[in-house]
Amino acid sequence: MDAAISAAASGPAPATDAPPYMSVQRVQKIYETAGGAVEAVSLADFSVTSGEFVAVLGPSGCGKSTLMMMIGGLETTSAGHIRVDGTEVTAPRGDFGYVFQDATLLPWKSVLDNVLFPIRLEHGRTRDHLDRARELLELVGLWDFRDKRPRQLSGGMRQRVAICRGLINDPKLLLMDEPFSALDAISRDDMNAALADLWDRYHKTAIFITHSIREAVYLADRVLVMSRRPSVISHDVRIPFPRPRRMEMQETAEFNEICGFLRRKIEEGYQRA
Ligand SMILES: Nc1ncnc2c1ncn2[C@@H]1O[C@H](COP(=O)(O)OP(=O)(O)OP(=O)(O)O)[C@@H](O)[C@H]1O
Repeated sequence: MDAAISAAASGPAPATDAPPYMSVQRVQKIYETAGGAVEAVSLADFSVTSGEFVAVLGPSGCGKSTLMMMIGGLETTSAGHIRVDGTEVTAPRGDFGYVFQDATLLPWKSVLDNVLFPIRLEHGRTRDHLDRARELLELVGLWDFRDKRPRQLSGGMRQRVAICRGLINDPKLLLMDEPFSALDAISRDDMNAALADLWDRYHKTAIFITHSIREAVYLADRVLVMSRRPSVISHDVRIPFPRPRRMEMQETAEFNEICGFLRRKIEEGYQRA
């Protein structure tokens, strides 16, 4: 069975003449700490085409967040190059959207003002983006909550606001680091469905870190598996399901076979260390 999935789904996206939208070329990260050097990422080497949704799975501590921070320009690389849209990434960029595990909303601002906050920082005034904020909040079912403060919302609602904030500047690249890990299973399913809907509408290039194999397979076009440290990208698996994605597909044999395949590859990554 593994061989069949490997043949059908493994391997990078088919080559095209177009240059990749994002390339991560032989990237390494070593943190210098008081206790010595920590090699957080040994070798990451992959590319992403425009509009692709790429999920990253791997054991805890294998360097997923470090890889994400380097792609987002929030952390330097020790070796290698990261280019997005033809430019080397050296600092956080206005054409990126960021969504992290904790929604980190500003508690004194309303839902609407939190969504508009990146625009206020960049442009000062937010008038021109009100329609987009409304469209995003309506899509995730929160327009009626626009005047509430974050403390008046559930964790799932706060993450929806954070995703709207990540999309408000119409970013070319959306970076999401375990955005739903603090949610209960039902809220998480809801969030996955909401994100899949947003995807069908906006079709952004995305990097999505998660510990949930099912979430990765449900949402992504490709899943990268990182091995335990010293970590490399050990597998690059294409997810063959058409869009729009529907929750029911999680009950199909094919979905569960791919999840099982990925689980075994992650386990192999654990053992290799
Ligand atoms: N700023 C830092 N300074 C020193 N070491 C760090 C720093 N950030 C991360 N590390 C170390 O780098 C390694 C990779 O950490 P990272 O958070 O990237 O892994 P992860 O795969 O995202 O983990 P998790 O799945 O648990 O969130 C770990 O050993 C971690 O302790």
